[in-house]
Amino acid sequence: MENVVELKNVTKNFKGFSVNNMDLQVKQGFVTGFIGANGAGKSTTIKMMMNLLRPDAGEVKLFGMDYKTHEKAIKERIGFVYDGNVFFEGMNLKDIKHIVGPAYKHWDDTIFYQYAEQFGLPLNKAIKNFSKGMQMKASLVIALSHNAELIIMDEPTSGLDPIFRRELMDLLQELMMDESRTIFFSTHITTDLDRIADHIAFIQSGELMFNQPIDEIDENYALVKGGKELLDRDTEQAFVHVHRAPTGFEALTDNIGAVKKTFGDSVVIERATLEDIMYYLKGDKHHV
Ligand SMILES: Nc1ncnc2c1ncn2[C@@H]1O[C@H](COP(=O)(O)OP(=O)(O)OP(=O)(O)O)[C@@H](O)[C@H]1O
Repeated sequence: MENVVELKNVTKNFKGFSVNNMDLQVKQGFVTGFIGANGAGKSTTIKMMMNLLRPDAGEVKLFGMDYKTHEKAIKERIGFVYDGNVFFEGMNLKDIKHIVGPAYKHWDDTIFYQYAEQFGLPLNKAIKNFSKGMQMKASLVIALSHNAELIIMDEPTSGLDPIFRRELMDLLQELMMDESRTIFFSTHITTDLDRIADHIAFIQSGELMFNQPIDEIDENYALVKGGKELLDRDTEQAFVHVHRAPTGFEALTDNIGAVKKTFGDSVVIERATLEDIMYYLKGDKHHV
């Protein structure tokens, strides 16, 4: 299986924050959701993937190529969508098309007009006067109009209403009918990921905690509830994090098999959502 994005030992240091020795692979033909708390390093990682930020050390490759020698060839194949006004003051979608279109070999006017209409975007209105959702849609139209093989999005659904979020997820699913296409996007709305993500990459304090197929996460992670008398140094090894309350404990495991073996029927095992996993792993990189 080919990796369209490959980060090897990537390090980026800011004052008070660093992405440290990150290895991250994004598999071709799948949707990967990139999750993590505020300030975990999602945008920093995405900027390094887009060559908007240079790593202090390590290697960033897209489609097996690096930015030093193949920047244009790489960018040609990526559609980048992010939250922020990427458009020049006062320009409308038609102006943008005239400027951006010729820069791409695979630009397709028909697709451009089709999506602009589907998203209900006026072509002659200044984009700076678009609503936040409309700006996100405009950015998506541009990304889709050059037949990008890899779509990278930094929080594309932030600030969007639930209806459009759902439409966007449906659209992404439709785009994935083309099996060579890959989508990588960061989000705080983990329920969107249940709908479309094949893989989940989870970053915390600049460190990649896991990058796994969502089915595997479902199979391995669970919430476990039981009486405190069951806990001791040995039995706690089955957990990633334990929360003790006066009435008992609630814990997160990444190894349901080990929990069953250790506790049998004396505990209750429930499905852990991505939010549960993020919550319990927060600030806790090691087994307790
Ligand atoms: N150019 C910069 N200079 C200094 N520090 C920076 C810079 N860019 C990001 N940071 C810091 O790096 C850390 C990670 O920020 P980043 O934007 O990557 O997080 P994030 O996971 O995308 O967060 P959010 O979900 O809130 O958007 C933060 O502490 C931020 O202040």
